[in-house]
Amino acid sequence: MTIKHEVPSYLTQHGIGPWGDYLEQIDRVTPYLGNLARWVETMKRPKRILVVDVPIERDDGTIAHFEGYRVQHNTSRGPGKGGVRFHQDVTLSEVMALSAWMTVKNAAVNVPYGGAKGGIRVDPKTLSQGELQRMTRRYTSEINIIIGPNKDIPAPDVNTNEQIMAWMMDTYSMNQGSTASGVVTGKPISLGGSLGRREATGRGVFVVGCEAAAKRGLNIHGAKVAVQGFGNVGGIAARLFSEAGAKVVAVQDHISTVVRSSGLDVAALQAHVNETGSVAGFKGGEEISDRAQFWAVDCDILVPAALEQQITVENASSIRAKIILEGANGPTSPAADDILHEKGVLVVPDVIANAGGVTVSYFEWVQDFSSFFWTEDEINLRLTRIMREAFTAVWQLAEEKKVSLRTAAFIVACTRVLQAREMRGLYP
Ligand SMILES: NC(=O)C1=CN([C@@H]2O[C@H](COP(=O)(O)OP(=O)(O)OC[C@H]3O[C@@H](n4cnc5c(N)ncnc54)[C@H](OP(=O)(O)O)[C@@H]3O)[C@@H](O)[C@H]2O)C=CC1
Ligand SMILES: O=C(O)CCC(=O)C(=O)O
Repeated sequence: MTIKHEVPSYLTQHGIGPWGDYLEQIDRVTPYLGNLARWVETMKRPKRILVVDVPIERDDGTIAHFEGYRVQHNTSRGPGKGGVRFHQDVTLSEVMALSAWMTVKNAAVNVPYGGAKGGIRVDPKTLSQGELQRMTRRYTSEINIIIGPNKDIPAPDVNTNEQIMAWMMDTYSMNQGSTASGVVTGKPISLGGSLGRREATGRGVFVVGCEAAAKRGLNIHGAKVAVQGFGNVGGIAARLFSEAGAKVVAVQDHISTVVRSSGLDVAALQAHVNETGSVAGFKGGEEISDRAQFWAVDCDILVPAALEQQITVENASSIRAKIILEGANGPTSPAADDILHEKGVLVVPDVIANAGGVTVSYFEWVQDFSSFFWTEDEINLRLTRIMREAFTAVWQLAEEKKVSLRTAAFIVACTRVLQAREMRGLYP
């Protein structure tokens, strides 16, 4: 039996990267928070950080150790809420940042949650199904003490899905001694999942995309759309834009980039990805070898829906889109954001653009508590209404204060969080 030793990443990577981007944004909005600015230290400090060792026995009998995290950034407005990510580049710094993003996002769309996020530093593609299940269950047991339907409710994120949520719900329930369907969202429908949750994030991206296009006088029918990431968020967003008559002219995943100026057949591309695991080798478009060229593709709407830190000072100037819809969390670095602003590109920030997922997670949680389930039409109508209202409120504030949509979204959200904190009388 071999034991794998690794230097815990939080010892080497704490405090850099996306966490720094988040802090920079908080500093930018502080002047707009009036009397509440005295509470802003709250937003700069995650409330609770749990780092866990996740050992599993591999199929060949060896033992592997993975580093897992759950960070509860803020719980002033309700229980922690946010997804769990399985990825080889996950670090504590990243999960801290993503948990803070959840605090802001949940407040921006006014769902009654604080912010949280989790992750395991692992490439799940290297695990068998059995190993994946053992790792998920061990991770859930390790974070069991801080999660719960009224404490902190995980959900899917990168490389996690309904099956992972089912294992998490089952493990938590076994530890509690009773079935607790409300402990996670994004579950299979048969276990109390919600209709429309799988599509919700991509649908939200599409809804705010239509709102933004209307503001810019752009017709969705015939608009050229480029999408980075063809997973849950990017795949659904691409499908909905295509069904609305837009031309999806470029799609990139972590292996390849396919382009077609007259528009890719998104359904055929999805079938190809389902079969092969990647857009690589898709015959209905041209593969381009220089990945960086994706950013310079001729398009009206760009949807980064993969990972953070994708739009940087290196590629921001080459972007030709009029509108960017941030499907991913934190895809744009602050310096790149400034370049886009200078160029007049309308950036709909992640905390609004991709909030459809957590909105339907909220619907799922409510349905689980009441054991009464809504139709897909009811869910999509409510989702559309919340997304439009959030977009409009942020748009109006941006106009009034003459700031970007991102800054406006942070002002709306931080004000809600800090007011809740003040009313509760929590002192630093
Ligand atoms: N799922 C949800 O409900 C929500 C997700 N988000 C955010 O959306 C983003 C995507 O999440 P989700 O769709 O769930 O994740 P998935 O795991 O379903 O899909 C991720 C996609 O991104 C691609 N990708 C990964 N790395 C790169 C890279 N370096 N360059 C290009 N493409 C890459 C993957 O390609 P490949 O398959 O080749 O690895 C895959 O197509 C994340 O930032 C997530 O935090 C935000 C709100 C909710
Ligand atoms: O559905 C949820 O609870 C959270 C989804 C998520 O992780 C996100 O919005 O980034």
